[in-house]
Amino acid sequence: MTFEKHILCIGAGYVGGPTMAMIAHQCPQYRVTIVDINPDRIAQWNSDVLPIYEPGLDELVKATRNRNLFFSTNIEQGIRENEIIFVSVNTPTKTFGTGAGMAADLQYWEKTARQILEHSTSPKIVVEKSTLPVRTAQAMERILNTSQNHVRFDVLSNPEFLAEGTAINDLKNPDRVLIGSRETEEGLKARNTLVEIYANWVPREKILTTNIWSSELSKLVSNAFLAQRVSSINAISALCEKTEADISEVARAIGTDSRIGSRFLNASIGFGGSCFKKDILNLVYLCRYYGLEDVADYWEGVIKINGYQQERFVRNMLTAMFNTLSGKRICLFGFAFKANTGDTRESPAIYVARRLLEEQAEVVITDPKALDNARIDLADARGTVHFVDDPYEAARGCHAIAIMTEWALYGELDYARLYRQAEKPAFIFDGRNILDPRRCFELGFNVFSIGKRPLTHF
Ligand SMILES: NC(=O)c1ccc[n+]([C@@H]2O[C@H](COP(=O)([O-])OP(=O)(O)OC[C@H]3O[C@@H](n4cnc5c(N)ncnc54)[C@H](O)[C@@H]3O)[C@@H](O)[C@H]2O)c1
Ligand SMILES: O=c1ccn([C@@H]2O[C@H](COP(=O)(O)OP(=O)(O)O[C@H]3O[C@H](CO)[C@@H](O)[C@H](O)[C@H]3O)[C@@H](O)[C@H]2O)c(=O)[nH]1
Repeated sequence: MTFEKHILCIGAGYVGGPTMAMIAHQCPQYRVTIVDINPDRIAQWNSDVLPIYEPGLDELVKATRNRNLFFSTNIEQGIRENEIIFVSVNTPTKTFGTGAGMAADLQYWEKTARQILEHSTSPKIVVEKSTLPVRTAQAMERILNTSQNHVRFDVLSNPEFLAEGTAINDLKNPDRVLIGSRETEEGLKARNTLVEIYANWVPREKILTTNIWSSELSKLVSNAFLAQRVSSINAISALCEKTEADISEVARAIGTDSRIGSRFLNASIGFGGSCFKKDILNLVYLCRYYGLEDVADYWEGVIKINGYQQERFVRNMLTAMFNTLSGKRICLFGFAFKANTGDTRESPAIYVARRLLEEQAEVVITDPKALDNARIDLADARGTVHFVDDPYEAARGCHAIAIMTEWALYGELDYARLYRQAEKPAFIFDGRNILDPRRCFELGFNVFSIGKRPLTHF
């Protein structure tokens, strides 16, 4: 079969895998190849057990794999044979040198640019899919244009907005697709090629085109605004706990103002995930780089409140449980950074577990999808940690249950049974406000929710 377009994606991660599977699924006329330097990851993508859990992903991959979707470790061949190259490698926070702990680490990104340069023998459209500091495209262009063999490269920015746990729906019905390009004749032509790909299933009016710098910056700003909402509601949750205002009522009251909107106002133990913290730190670093100290401080506040909220949660546990957690068995319901994913990157549960261990508590962790990652995250933690699949088993004999992840299953458990099995006095700390506090209280628990008056029997 001859294919209309040949598309490559470098980086077979949480973004590269689902994004390309969606293109392959919606566009059977294109041939899509995903490559990665990690052979184990590629082997998993080619197996029955995919490397990431994402509702709907298995079906998508099964329908397209070895039809017009291919996973490979042959990066050089991939570059040679494809005219459109998405780059979706990781861009973590730098851990060394200048900008350590703040700036984006662009080493994987730059290696990819050099590989593309080395192995290209025909014109390429290079698409930034990874999240990058604004003006990275310029560096990319500079590297690519050192070529002696006069291959033409056009660099586009096409940030990804999918959220984990809902990635397949987000990709299929996106609020928008953003494509940034140079505003030259060639830049606009490359942009149209990418617009054409998405137009196979995304309505035209949802495909936004901008200059390349706006596109790069909009990705960071989008995450900063979302995270800012979580930190704002979490900051107010602390005030609610002092004043007997109820955070759910406040969120509803403000969220019904259509100018504010109701989404992303769930108070919690704080945001996690691989993106929010990293991208805001990146934004803060950029602001400081350009001498915008006050702007940097403003956005840094979003991260500070997130750390404050996590520590506040542990302190509340400590205070409520008579100022000592030493030797107490505490069960964490959930370890993933949000529901419907096995991903634990930057999960608040990591912080909470480590702090509880510092207080010499015995920690029992249960999660339907994230236990393998949890084991890795806590491999170097000192103290007693158990990993248990069944939530009833995990909670047996515990002094407290702390809800870390809003998995639907934790709302549906038999809390009367959990109470019977618990050490008394029994505590629930609901870090996601998914339980009915009054009902749990009536069953006998002392209940501490986020931003609500505690319900205690003493
Ligand atoms: N995870 C998300 O929900 C999400 C959403 C939107 C945007 N992003 C952004 O997308 C990018 C990728 O994120 P992710 O979560 O998919 O990361 P990931 O770590 O899951 O995947 C990145 C992959 O790139 C591979 N890789 C690194 N260097 C390579 C190279 N030189 N050649 C080939 N492969 C290489 C790694 O082996 C890894 O498998 C990041 O910039 C991230 O900020 C992530
Ligand atoms: O009201 C809310 C909403 C979210 N969260 C938490 O915030 C974090 C992030 O959640 P979410 O944004 O749903 O998941 P991510 O997969 O991290 O997705 C974000 O980060 C991605 C990576 O850049 C972007 O593509 C997405 O648009 C952006 O939503 C999680 O810990 C959530 O539990 C809350 O505590 N309260």
